[in-house]
Amino acid sequence: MIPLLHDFSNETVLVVGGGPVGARKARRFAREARVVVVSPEFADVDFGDAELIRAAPEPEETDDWLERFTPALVVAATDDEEVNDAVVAAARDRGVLVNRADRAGDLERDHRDVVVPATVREDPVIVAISTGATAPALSKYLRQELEETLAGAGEMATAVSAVREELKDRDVPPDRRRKIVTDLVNSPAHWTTLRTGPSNSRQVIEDVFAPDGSLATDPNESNPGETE
Ligand SMILES: C[C@@]1(CC(=O)O)c2cc3[nH]c(cc4nc(cc5[nH]c(cc(n2)[C@H]1CCC(=O)O)[C@@](C)(CC(=O)O)[C@@H]5CCC(=O)O)C(CC(=O)O)=C4CCC(=O)O)c(CCC(=O)O)c3CC(=O)O
Ligand SMILES: NC(=O)C1=CN([C@@H]2O[C@H](COP(=O)(O)OP(=O)(O)OC[C@H]3O[C@@H](n4cnc5c(N)ncnc54)[C@H](O)[C@@H]3O)[C@@H](O)[C@H]2O)C=CC1
Repeated sequence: MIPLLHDFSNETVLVVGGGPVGARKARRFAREARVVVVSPEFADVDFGDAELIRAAPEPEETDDWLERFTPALVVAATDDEEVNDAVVAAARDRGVLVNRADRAGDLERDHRDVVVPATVREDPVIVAISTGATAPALSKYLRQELEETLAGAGEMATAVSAVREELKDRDVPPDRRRKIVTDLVNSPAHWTTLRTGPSNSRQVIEDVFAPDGSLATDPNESNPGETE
């Protein structure tokens, strides 16, 4: 399996099954998609901004729900295997992405059968962890471990992005641009700055560009503006 990133803004995600697992998937997708959860009962947990619809589709009725909401992705999260089977079949017929919550392991998967990874977000950095659908508890454990390692990565991405835009604006040649950006991401001092406070990317950007507009990262090199 190969991980990919999907943008679900302006899309609908349909979750069938309103237990704790349906709720967890609903919360995840509700951060950018319209999420509809269909279930006869709903667990007493947070469903994010999802719309909750009380109904218990029979297997042969699941396709009607796909027709009604035309989702980009369907989650099969009921405790009824036949209903989950029917959701997967309907999604495949319609060419819609489908996540099946009650199956792991070495299944016959279509490329539309997607696995939901454990995710660490340090916006705009996203790290997804999967065990290839074999050991989800390990994905969760590794996610918790990585949260610490990745602290500051979002601020670093913001700083790098701003620095490379500025270097492009100044027509700094690609080789030198690459060196400056690589030095920046490898600098323990900059990581410390980024980890010690919110919005410290601004500080790092100022450190790279000295107040007179020259590049402050490498004192042995002359200002590229002068060399060109
Ligand atoms: C295949 C997959 C399909 C899918 O759902 O996409 C799947 C399937 C199953 N999970 C089961 C159980 C558990 N799942 C978790 C937790 C998570 N499960 C997630 C993903 C996935 N779970 C996909 C594979 C991901 C990969 O590749 O690693 C995470 C990462 C993402 C998310 O769901 O949001 C989220 C952690 C999020 C986080 O915290 O970061 C825990 C831990 C806990 O609850 O503490 C347990 C209990 C421990 C255990 O049983 O292992 C069962 C058995 C059910 C039963 O026996 O009843 C099945 C079905 C089966 O095994 O057949
Ligand atoms: N992927 C994962 O991370 C995990 C998956 N699971 C599996 O996922 C399934 C769901 O887990 P839980 O939420 O804990 O189960 P649960 O039993 O608490 O919830 C199932 C929900 O499905 C609803 N439901 C039943 N028939 C339905 C129908 N015809 N249409 C719509 N909704 C219907 C029920 O009312 C209930 O709200 C379980 O079968 C379990 O094997 C369990 C734990 C973790």
